[in-house]
Amino acid sequence: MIRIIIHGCNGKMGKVVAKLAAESHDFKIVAGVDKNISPLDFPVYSDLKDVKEEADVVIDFSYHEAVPNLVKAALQKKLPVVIATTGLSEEELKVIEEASKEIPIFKSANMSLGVNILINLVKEAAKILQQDFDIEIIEKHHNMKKDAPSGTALMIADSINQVLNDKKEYVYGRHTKTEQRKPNELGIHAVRGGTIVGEHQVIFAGHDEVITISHSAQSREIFGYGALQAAKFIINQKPGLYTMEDLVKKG
Ligand SMILES: NC(=O)C1=CN([C@@H]2O[C@H](COP(=O)(O)OP(=O)(O)OC[C@H]3O[C@@H](n4cnc5c(N)ncnc54)[C@H](O)[C@@H]3O)[C@@H](O)[C@H]2O)C=CC1
Ligand SMILES: O=C(O)C1=N[C@H](C(=O)O)C[C@H](O)C1
Repeated sequence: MIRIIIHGCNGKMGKVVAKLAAESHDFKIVAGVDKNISPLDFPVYSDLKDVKEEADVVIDFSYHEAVPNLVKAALQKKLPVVIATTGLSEEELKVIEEASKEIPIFKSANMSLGVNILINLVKEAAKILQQDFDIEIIEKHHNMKKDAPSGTALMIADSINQVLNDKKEYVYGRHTKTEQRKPNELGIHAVRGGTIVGEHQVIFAGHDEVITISHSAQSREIFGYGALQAAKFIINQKPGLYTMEDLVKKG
């Protein structure tokens, strides 16, 4: 039984992870951490450093500002961490990178298998279509999402630049633009509304034809399930920074 602490336990995703863990024989939630310390079926603390319960891993679905403190406390406790929180600044990413030299950290802006398959398909398409096709990404999320564009959209864009040797310059929306699109642009657009769980479209727009590769999340459970699989994976790893690619490779 893998003992889990959920960081962001009173959030939308924290509650999904707790529900999925309760339905599984493989996981037990031993404590939660959140700035909102409303009681749950397990002890809730405001800071990981105060958690008394023994655990094997922390799963984080919180807010970018909370991540450095979480990681520092996990370092103290020598606890592996699964980081799903997005909107991380360069500085916050550096704290994670530094800590991963001492503890195993799994980080992904999208914990669903489907999005990670989409990324592989998009990389192949980008290699073939790079000459005469303009690439744009449209992401759509619920009206409570705080960060934009989504971490997934940025992860997709970075994957494209990985295969195109950083040729593309990201353009976030086109408001105030007064000139035509340049071939080296990669447009990234965010739509917010309703209860949209998470949709990502990658558009390859060519002369007289368009190819669209897309993913639509139908429930948050795909992210919760992926985070639990990542937790099962990360507890057996040496210190380092791991991604969904490592998990998919493991099979
Ligand atoms: N990697 C993935 O597959 C996914 C990532 N996410 C990301 O996870 C994060 C959380 O998403 P939701 O659960 O929808 O958000 P939410 O706003 O419902 O939950 C966030 C929780 O974190 C808590 N929190 C905020 N600041 C805190 C702090 N300083 N210390 C401790 N707790 C704090 C809030 O009180 C709240 O309970 C977002 O960054 C989102 O983009 C969401 C879904 C999938
Ligand atoms: O905030 C969300 O809900 C989601 N955020 C992640 C992101 O920023 O990519 C993942 C998923 O799309 C849901």
